[in-house]
Amino acid sequence: MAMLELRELIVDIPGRTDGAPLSWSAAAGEVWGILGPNGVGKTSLLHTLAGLREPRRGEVRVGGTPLPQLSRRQLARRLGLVFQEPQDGFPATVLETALVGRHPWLAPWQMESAADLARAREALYRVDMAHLEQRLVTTLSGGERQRVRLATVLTQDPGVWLLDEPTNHLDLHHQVAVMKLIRALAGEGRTLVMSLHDLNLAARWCDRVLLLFPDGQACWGPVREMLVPAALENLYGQSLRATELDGHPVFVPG
Ligand SMILES: Nc1ncnc2c1ncn2[C@@H]1O[C@H](COP(=O)(O)OP(=O)(O)OP(=O)(O)O)[C@@H](O)[C@H]1O
Repeated sequence: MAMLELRELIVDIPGRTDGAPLSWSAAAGEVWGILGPNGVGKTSLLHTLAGLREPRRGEVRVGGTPLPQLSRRQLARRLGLVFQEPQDGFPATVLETALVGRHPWLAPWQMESAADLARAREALYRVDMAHLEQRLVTTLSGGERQRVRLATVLTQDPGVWLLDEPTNHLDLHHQVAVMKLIRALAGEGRTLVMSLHDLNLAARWCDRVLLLFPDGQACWGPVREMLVPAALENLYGQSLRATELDGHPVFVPG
């Protein structure tokens, strides 16, 4: 079954004419990469998928239900967001921030239980942030904040994850750790859709990619078929050289 589905969707990008309507879906267990040049609309598409911005036309369905029919709480149980946020957040600790992920599952009057706390701690451990649980988020580095965002959604435990450049700010080791985590979540049956700029991360870790072109066209399919130099040179307006390593394509600028 499609966990996330677009029907004839046109993303509302101010001042831009309609591109081709997008009808696309992602199933349980799939990792999708959204690729395209700066300003093409990757973040706008993710925000539309998340219900944070109205589409110009068409419909988004999560777990088969159209977005407008889901309450915020129902949506938060199904959909988790790892998006870039402004720097000056709420002055909460790392652990308190991860615990926010349990809120969609608690009644308004209900305190977090020991089980909720254990979940949040487990999530922080999975992103290598357990040692900083008492630190204020406002004091963290960019990469540490990014890992706390991931931990909060791990604590939330939705079926569908939307991630905007999840490896942003992360060093090489933590980039790989996060991609492994994403693969593990897909292995447990979740659906993960992320925007990415790094072709090699997409080639190594995604099952499928959605390519967004500046002329408003889009195409999608398995990594093997889509990530070929001719398509990517056209996408980015940049010549590329490709080779293969351990069965995965690798690209360097030509
Ligand atoms: N609220 C807004 N008002 C006006 N223009 C906007 C608004 N939000 C986004 N845009 C424009 O819409 C276009 C798409 O932006 P978006 O952030 O979705 O692109 P992107 O593909 O994620 O880019 P990048 O790779 O640089 O992160 C850009 O030209 C951007 O300037």
